[in-house]
Amino acid sequence: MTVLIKGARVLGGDPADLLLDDGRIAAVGGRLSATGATVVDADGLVALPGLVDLHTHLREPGREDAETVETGSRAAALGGFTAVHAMANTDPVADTAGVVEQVWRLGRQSGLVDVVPVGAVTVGLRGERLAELGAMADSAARVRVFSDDGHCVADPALMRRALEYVKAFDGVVAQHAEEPRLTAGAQMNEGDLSARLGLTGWPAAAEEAVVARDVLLAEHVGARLHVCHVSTAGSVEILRWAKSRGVQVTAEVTPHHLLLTEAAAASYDPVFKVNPPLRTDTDVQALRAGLADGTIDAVATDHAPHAVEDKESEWAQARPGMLGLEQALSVVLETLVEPGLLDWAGVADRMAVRPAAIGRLDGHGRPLTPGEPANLLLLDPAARAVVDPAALASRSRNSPYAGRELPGRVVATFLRGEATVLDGKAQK
Ligand SMILES: NC(=O)N[C@@H](CC(=O)O)C(=O)O
Ligand SMILES: [Zn+2]
Ligand SMILES: [Zn+2]
Repeated sequence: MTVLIKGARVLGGDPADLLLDDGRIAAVGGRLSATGATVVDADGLVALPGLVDLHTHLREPGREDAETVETGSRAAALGGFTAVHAMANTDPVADTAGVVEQVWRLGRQSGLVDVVPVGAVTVGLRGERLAELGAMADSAARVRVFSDDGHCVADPALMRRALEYVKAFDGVVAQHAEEPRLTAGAQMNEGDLSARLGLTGWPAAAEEAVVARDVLLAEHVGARLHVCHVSTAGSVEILRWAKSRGVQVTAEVTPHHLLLTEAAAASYDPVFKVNPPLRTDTDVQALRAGLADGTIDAVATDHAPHAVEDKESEWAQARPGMLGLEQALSVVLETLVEPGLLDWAGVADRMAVRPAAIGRLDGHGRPLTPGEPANLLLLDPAARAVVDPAALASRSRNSPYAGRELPGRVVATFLRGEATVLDGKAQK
């Protein structure tokens, strides 16, 4: 398949043509031509490397009523992603080579994005003994990211052993940083508002205590640590300190923690219930600044689809989590690009280059130059639209952006030269 993209602004630069052939970028230049090629008019569109998500819940196996590898992959492609890391908190848990290979195969079958399985750190996410990390790393799924996400690896000795173990194959432990003894029954951020609303609070210190502990462990062991969904200003400070000491730590922030605050909880609408909770405006500003200066390496969605019966209930009963894949890039435009905190190269770095490097993915997060794999997206930055949950490709509807107008529209996504999205529509 040969595709000729006409007049795209690569990383927001001057208009150029891109020729995609045989899965790769064959040429980039002023005015290209190719007989028999499918022509895509990209006038006014920005070309970026295909986005890479380090944190996606695809719910298969186990909760196919909320999402499947296929529906989640379609949502990802529509959001401009070409690779997603599928979290391990499925049923059964992805704690064996068999389960991660099954998820990896389902991703290949859908063909919409590269589905990269995350392996559990501990058996059954129970935090008691290590899962078969080496067997998952050696499997066809080539797992490099390990996480008990949804649960914290709270035992420091077990966390230390996990860090030592993954070092052998250049893996990384992605920690859901939450001291469980400080968050029993927690419903929202702890502060004046939680007191007023009568909801049990979730102190910032529950996150920061684990981030601080784990950067010290990573330094001691000399292994790679990744911190999932960083949500507080204090965590950003600890990460900045750890990086200045040369600790091999990376971190991600979600789109919702970049845009929304705890004020949303006053509605008692459980669509805004999430783990970690939405925080204060001071935290949001610190997260934006931390992402802009590179202290936070990546935007990761924590796309967490939930079935209606698990979400549309009383706040205290509802599961935590919200959708993210289809609006992630729009939220980054709104919170960082439009205010001038990040340019297009910065967006490519935080949403494709660095997440691909953390996951040790070859072929993603590469520059859009000849010879490279043709994984890219075309974005209309001038478009604006109101988010309609009914129009989402995800099988679930728990979008915190429902009814909100956001900038940017992904017009096309290409995975190894093949269009997975064209004219804003999924091709499979
Ligand atoms: N983020 C959430 O609130 N929920 C996630 C788990 C997690 O990321 O901790 C889920 O699996 O639903
Ligand atoms: Zn988590
Ligand atoms: Zn998660």
